Amino acid sequence: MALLRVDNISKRFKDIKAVDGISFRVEEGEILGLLGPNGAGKSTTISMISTLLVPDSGDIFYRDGSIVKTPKLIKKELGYIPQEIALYPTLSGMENLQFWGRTYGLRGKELKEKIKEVSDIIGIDKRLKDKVDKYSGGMKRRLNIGVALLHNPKLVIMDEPTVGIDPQSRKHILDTVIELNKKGMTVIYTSHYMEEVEYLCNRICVMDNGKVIAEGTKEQLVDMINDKKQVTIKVDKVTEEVISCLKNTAYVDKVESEEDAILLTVKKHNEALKGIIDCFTNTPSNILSIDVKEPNLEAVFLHLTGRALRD
Ligand SMILES: Nc1ncnc2c1ncn2[C@@H]1O[C@H](COP(=O)(O)OP(=O)(O)OP(=O)(O)O)[C@@H](O)[C@H]1O
Repeated sequence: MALLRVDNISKRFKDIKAVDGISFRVEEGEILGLLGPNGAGKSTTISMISTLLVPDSGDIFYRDGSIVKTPKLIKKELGYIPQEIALYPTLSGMENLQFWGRTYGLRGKELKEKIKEVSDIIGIDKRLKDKVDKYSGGMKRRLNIGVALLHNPKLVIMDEPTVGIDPQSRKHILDTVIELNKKGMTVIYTSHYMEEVEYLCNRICVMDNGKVIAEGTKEQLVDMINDKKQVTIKVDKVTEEVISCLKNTAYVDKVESEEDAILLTVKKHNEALKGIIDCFTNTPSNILSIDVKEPNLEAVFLHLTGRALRD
């Protein structure tokens, strides 16, 4: 039995179909990644799993019970870490943990021990006496994670926990996810950073425009485009002429351009390279470098949608 089963859920906000009939399962003990660009529907999906939003249609089962009908089936076992910080800024880190711990019914020695355990995990024990409004963005995120762990959840859901924070806190959060998972927690981790999802997750659902467009292990997803390579061409200038030439070049499958780079998904790159370089002759666009890589999740996303997975 899957720990969680999302069955054909949809959610609309006026004329925006934020989530459009998606289904997936989360097995006990795994880290499942929801990967997709901004606006793909990740937050809306996990808000429905966290019972903060009710799906317009479809159902969600936790240990085979419908949490759309009976939200309390999941509530006690769920640690939900939203993107927005839910802390009291004028209280210290310790006071925040005490406050939230009490709302979970923890008292006395049990509360103290749990706070100690959680602050060891999030690694900010030395700053717990300071007021939260003196914390860096990364420390607030870490405390926010600590708050969600106080009641020993079985399933932890994190909504883009590393957006806009310093590299040190980011690394700490990624390590924390792995530690929590080793302790037996099941994790749903949403991100638009493919390297985080590649690093952390056993399985990945790739989302775009409210749909799950692919699902599998990293290896299974990359196998979808195994015979292809990702070619990144840095240029001083991108022109329409070059883009249109590349689109018509043999073995070039997908073309995506940025301000100073062109990303290609290419079938037989050895044979394709000459044609690719030829596109730049007699144009004002000059090649600064060419990089050929094995496909990764970024390339999978490009292959599936024709767009890059970016901010
Ligand atoms: N409360 C709301 N009211 C109206 N539209 C909403 C609301 N919440 C989300 N949306 C819209 O639904 C779509 C999906 O948003 P959602 O936040 O689920 O995406 P996301 O993948 O989590 O992206 P992000 O990383 O930017 O949060 C977007 O077009 C968004 O603007």
